Amino acid sequence: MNASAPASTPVTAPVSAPVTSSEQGTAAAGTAAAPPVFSVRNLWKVFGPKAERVPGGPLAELDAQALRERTGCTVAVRDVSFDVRPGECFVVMGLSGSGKSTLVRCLTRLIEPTSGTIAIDGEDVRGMDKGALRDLRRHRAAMVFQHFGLLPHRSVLDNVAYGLEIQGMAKAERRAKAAEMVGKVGLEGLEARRPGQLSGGQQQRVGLARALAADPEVLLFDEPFSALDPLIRRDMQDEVVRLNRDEGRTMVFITHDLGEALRVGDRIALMRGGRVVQCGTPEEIVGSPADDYVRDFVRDVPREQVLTVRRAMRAALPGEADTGPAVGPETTVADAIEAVARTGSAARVMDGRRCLGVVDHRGLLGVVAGLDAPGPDAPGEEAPGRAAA
Ligand SMILES: Nc1ncnc2c1ncn2[C@@H]1O[C@H](COP(=O)(O)OP(=O)(O)OP(=O)(O)O)[C@@H](O)[C@H]1O
Repeated sequence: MNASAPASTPVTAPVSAPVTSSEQGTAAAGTAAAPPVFSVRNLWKVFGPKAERVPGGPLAELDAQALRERTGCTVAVRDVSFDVRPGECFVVMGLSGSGKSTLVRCLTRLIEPTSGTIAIDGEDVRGMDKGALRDLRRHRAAMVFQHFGLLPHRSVLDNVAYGLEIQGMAKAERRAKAAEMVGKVGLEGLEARRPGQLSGGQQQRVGLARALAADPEVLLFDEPFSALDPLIRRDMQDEVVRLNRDEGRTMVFITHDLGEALRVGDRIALMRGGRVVQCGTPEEIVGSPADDYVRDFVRDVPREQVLTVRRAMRAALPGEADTGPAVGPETTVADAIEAVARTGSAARVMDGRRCLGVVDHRGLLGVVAGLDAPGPDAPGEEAPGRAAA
């Protein structure tokens, strides 16, 4: 690897973005009301000759093979619309070839879209000139790739500071900033090592620290952990969740792994054949699959670990709002089962001091079994005794 930033090197150039979502705190995470960071409408990417004739026309109705035979074109992204909200981790998930990488590369025009609109903070990305695009990729939406393209002869600290260096930041300043990022990703004490003296997971952390040093408004991750073994991979997923929650940094995260998507995502866009077949929270995807494809996709997910008590809740009967264990509305069904089993009585779902409803063993087991939760007027369960959970 030479020092002239190979193509696979993440765009990690420095300089703080102006006011970033990281300064907005976690309260904004995934807030539907906040203006979106990225706003994508009717996006198409067609590869092949005269690609622009395909979107929206009769050719677009052909199946992939017929289209290829007739025109030599492949539709990688088909009429996709979504928003990425400030502070959320937005996951793009799908099987190999479903269009994930193409879609995310279109966001910063690493791949040129065929048609549709893309805006970042309301600014038209498709209308940006070269200078604005460079600024976009360096300061506003930095990409973190699976292969971080670390420079083998440089120390960890200098690798993290690399982007700041090419940006012209003074040595003392960039080293101080790099040291801060090294600490942030848990690599203290390893600053002087070379990449070859690190494990795969540690190398990923160096790449992550380097991307963070640029302080981009959005981090775009392209399957960053797929080469890691499962335990290290889990560590890195936790790291991403922590960065997202603690700093409120907006993230777009590509993965083909459903478990990873459910662990890190605030919302997930599930792709198939270039389309987004469903976009929603992990709970919506697992609890209310949009079609048979999604249902099949999530079939083996342990529902109780993803779905929350909101799905199992019913209205409190007289007296129930004041007794029994209290759980928050975001408590998973698995945790509520534990609370109900331990105490033997229905649990109150509390939003601060307000009782939203109660969950009992019937409602909780109903969710596990994939049955509808009892409605608010459903008759109460028999007096809480030994919970069946
Ligand atoms: N440069 C290209 N020219 C022609 N077709 C392409 C090109 N890049 C991607 N494709 C096609 O577009 C479709 C989507 O590819 P893409 O790489 O976006 O999928 P993906 O979901 O990211 O897959 P993977 O998980 O394997 O990386 C595929 O059918 C692919 O073959």
